[in-house]
Amino acid sequence: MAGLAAAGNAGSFLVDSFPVLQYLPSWFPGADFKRKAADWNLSVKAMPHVTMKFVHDSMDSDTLSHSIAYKYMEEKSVRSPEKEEILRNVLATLYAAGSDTTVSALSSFLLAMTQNPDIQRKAQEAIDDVIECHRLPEFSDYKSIPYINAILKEVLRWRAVTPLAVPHSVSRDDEHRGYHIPKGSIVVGNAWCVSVVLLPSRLAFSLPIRAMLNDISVYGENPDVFNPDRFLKDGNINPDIPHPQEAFGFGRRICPGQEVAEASIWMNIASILAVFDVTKAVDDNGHVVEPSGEFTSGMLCHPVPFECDIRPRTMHAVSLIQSGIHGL
Ligand code: HEM
Repeated sequence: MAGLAAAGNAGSFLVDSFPVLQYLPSWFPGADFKRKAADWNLSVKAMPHVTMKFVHDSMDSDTLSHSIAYKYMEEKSVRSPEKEEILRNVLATLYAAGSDTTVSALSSFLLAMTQNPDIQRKAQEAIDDVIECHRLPEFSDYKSIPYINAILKEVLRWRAVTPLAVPHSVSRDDEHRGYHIPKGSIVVGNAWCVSVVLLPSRLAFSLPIRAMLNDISVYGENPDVFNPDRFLKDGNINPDIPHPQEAFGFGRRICPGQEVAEASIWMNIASILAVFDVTKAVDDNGHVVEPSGEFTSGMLCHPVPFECDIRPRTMHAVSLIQSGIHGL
């Protein structure tokens, strides 16, 4: 995952702009990109096997939970080496594409809650009104708690997980706003603030167009401020404010896991707020520890590690957490 984050952006390494460098031997001074690539390649090749081993080990210990792997393994009649190879690669792809991305969004959510106690309190009241503290949230509550849906949207908008998505290549000559884009150019969609970075003949330049997830004409003032209310009108989701779709990339290679991602992030947000209070940490001297609010850069952005305090809201919340764990 670290390799993906480091190498995923076009232009991260000089060889992206000067492909001839790929022919350097890996021992050549300055060719450490080749050694890094070889190292990351080992992990990429191992990933499908490690994932499949986990599936087989879970089957042996009778702990394989309901999942894509479970469904396939159950259907013994359709099993074949070829299908098992497909399953291996599908599982590895889903893991690679779906794990760190979802973790990043949830880390941003925890940061936002740490920094915005009023928003957290409002969200907890909205959840309590619906589930009356009797149970953990369920997907059937989705439409009944618009404020949680607004928090999910704002998490995706506020700090895009992959601000530059994945570089795309133009398959034929194209034109955009009078600019000729030759076949083979690398085009980078910038979800943060739309610009098109072109690498014709591998030389990059960027055309700023307009702010996207930070567009004040779409999402309102102060786009840097975490504010779920920008998605709401009269307590309901405002249909006039677009879903922060650009967080999931562009064109026909747009993220196919978007619905899974949003469902799992929604469930995490709702469940955490139903039973936990997230507050700023206090150090040994009794001083409140302020999170820096900074993010890492690269293809995949995470909040810089920060301290926070996560505690059950009540004793009843403790029993709900325990019943949730036992129900897994
Ligand atoms: C917050 C969570 C997620 C974010 C922000 C995200 C974002 C993205 C982005 C920006 C791309 C590149 C799209 C492009 O080329 O323009 C992508 C591709 C992809 N995502 Fe996600 N993703 C998330 C979660 C997931 C999950 C949970 C899965 C699977 C269950 C998944 C599976 C994939 C796959 C397979 C691709 C490659 C698609 C292709 O190249 O054709 N993603 N994602």
